[in-house]
Amino acid sequence: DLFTATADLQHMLGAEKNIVPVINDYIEAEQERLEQLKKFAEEYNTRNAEAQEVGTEFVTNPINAFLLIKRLTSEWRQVEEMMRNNHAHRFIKNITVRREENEVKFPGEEDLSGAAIALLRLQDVYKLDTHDLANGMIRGEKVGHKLNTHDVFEVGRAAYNAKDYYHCLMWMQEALNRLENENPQTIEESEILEYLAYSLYQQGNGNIKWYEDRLDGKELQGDLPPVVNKRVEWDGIPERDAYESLCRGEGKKPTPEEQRKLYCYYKNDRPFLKIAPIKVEIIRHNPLAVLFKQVVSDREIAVIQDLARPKLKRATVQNAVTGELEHASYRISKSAWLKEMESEVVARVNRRIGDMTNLNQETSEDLQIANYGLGGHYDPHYDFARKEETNAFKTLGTGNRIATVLFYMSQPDLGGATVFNKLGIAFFPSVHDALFWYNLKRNGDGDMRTRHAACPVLLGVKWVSNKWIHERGQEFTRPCGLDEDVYERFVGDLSPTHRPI
Ligand SMILES: O=C(O)CCC(=O)C(=O)O
Ligand SMILES: [Fe+2]
Repeated sequence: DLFTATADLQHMLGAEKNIVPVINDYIEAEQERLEQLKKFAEEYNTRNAEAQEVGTEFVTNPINAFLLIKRLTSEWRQVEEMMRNNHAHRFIKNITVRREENEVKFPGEEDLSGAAIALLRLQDVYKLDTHDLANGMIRGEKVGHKLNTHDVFEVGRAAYNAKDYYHCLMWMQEALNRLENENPQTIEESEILEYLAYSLYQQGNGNIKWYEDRLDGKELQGDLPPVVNKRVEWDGIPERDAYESLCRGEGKKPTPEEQRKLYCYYKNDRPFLKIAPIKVEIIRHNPLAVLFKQVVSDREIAVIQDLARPKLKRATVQNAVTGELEHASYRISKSAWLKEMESEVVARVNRRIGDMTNLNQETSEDLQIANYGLGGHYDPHYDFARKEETNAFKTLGTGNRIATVLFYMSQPDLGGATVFNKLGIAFFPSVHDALFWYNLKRNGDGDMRTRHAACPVLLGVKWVSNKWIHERGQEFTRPCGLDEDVYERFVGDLSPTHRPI
């Protein structure tokens, strides 16, 4: 699956470029072959014309009779041979071999449907109109090519195959509208109508007959009756609408009262920070969320991306029951883990995380790098393991994930916000910065308010890097207490409080 990371999609452009000379070489070879066939035709023509001129006498001559028969037997076999000797096979084989030699990844059916489904996800989350999207328009701007009817049909078909009749209906309807003005047409109307009729039926419409009549070429009785097309529920996740509106940037803005309590400060409470303090921006209180400003450089980002690129694998999620890792459509990105030993840059970033958070890094997980692909996202989740997830992090033996640091290593052009579903806030990635929050309360319980998600990337590229910091080793850096209601006023607050800030 190549659609799950933009890094792979960029690679694919190279593969597409390689196709051009192969097609051109093939055309050349074919042209030569057709030229030869043409010569044969001409020869047949001249000889036949000569014979016709002589008249029936011509074949009474044994030599001429022999030659005529030869032209229609052995020579004709040659022509047949030449007609059949199409070079396609050789060229197709050639390109496959070359692809394997260079390890060029080529997309398959699942990439095509994955890319189509990604479009549908973006359409829902960002409220994009089918017609605009099919015209290459996003938010009123032309960002890509116009789709032809076949392209539009293909998106609808992917929806259909995913049993998503809601989107199938929208896209097939668009295909039908598009077909009317298309010349030459890229698909048969009947194909579209069949999908339309079935998804109409699935969506509970009584007007299939209209389409069936049209399919049968009958005279149509008036316009299409209004169509019912309800979006299906998001299985068991009722927070969908709120989540999507957060992604669109319609989240709560802090009140003036709250705004006044938000401030920036220089963090210099560690030896190294005396010479290079870190700028911290408090984004919200209780629970505390901060943004560390300008904590990773362009060069560090480039090195980390280069190290991660060859290791990127489709992200997995832990099954809550079995503890097994598996692929899931609710998390679409590719990720890689980087160990400290791999590069001085990784080691340096890890040291910096210690200085940023004041938390012991000995029990932290390796640095995770993630690259989101087409419509890449991560549905609402907690970073910590819930009580029922008894198998999570067991093998690590370092306890639960006490805190998360999320570096933004690129800035998507549109979309891709990190949103906190319960808190109703969204952060749009700002490159070089890192978001930080505590996942656990002081008494070790998971803080349910930290539920968060990565919104689908609408335009551009999203790279992030996570550091998950664990409980063990934090006895002095974030001592536990019985009180679950206390909150930190700043990063590394050793005497958290109840008192309003
Ligand atoms: O990419 C983001 O904005 C959030 C990622 C995240 O929550 C995770 O990887 O656990
Ligand atoms: Fe997360």
